Amino acid sequence: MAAPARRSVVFVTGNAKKLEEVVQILGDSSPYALVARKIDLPEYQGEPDEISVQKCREAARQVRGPVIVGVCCCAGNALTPGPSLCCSGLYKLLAGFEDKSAYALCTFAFSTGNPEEPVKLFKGQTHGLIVEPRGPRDFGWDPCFQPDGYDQTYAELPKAVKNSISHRYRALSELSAFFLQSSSAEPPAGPS
Ligand SMILES: O=c1[nH]c(=O)c2ncn([C@@H]3O[C@H](COP(=O)(O)OP(=O)(O)OP(=O)(O)O)[C@@H](O)[C@H]3O)c2[nH]1
Ligand SMILES: [Mg+2]
Repeated sequence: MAAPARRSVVFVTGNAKKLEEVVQILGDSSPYALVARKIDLPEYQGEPDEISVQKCREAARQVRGPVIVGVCCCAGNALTPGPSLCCSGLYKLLAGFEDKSAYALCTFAFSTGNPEEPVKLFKGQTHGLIVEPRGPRDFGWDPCFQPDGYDQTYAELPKAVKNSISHRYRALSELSAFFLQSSSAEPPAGPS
């Protein structure tokens, strides 16, 4: 007998690199089939949780069905009280500080598509150091972030290694656990 069709959820992103990693990390293991939709959502300002909720609500409004969005940042501990969104200039920003410790944070936000229902957040964090950029420069701050326990930056590490320790991997593990749990309960409606 054929396996039942998996339910689908739309992953909204304008970032091809992000999508590539999400597909690699989730593989076929998720009970939900991921359907990518390239929409350039507004770059909201604020704390990561706030940004994630706003971005997810806007994505759900446009897609009119179940959606996930991702928000990531890398922040130097010396530069914060709270987490600050950053860019590849982080190394220069931290030049005047002795404390080069940092963290990469990823938040995935899920909406059923029903604006009445709360957006759910799933977070992953990886700790490391901000170093002088090393490795391929094709993904944001990957060349400056060296995860704790490794002597290579995210950019230098083989993809499979980054994807087994990254902030994104950790957040997706939380999301997958939720999907697994909810797939055995009431299914959300598919995208219209
Ligand atoms: O070196 C990196 N390693 C990563 O693992 C990573 N994840 C995100 N980013 C970068 O952080 C900024 C805000 O990201 P962001 O969450 O707003 O995404 P985005 O605007 O690129 O796409 P999206 O909002 O359409 O999904 C963007 O410049 C992303 O390129 C990363 N850089
Ligand atoms: Mg964005």
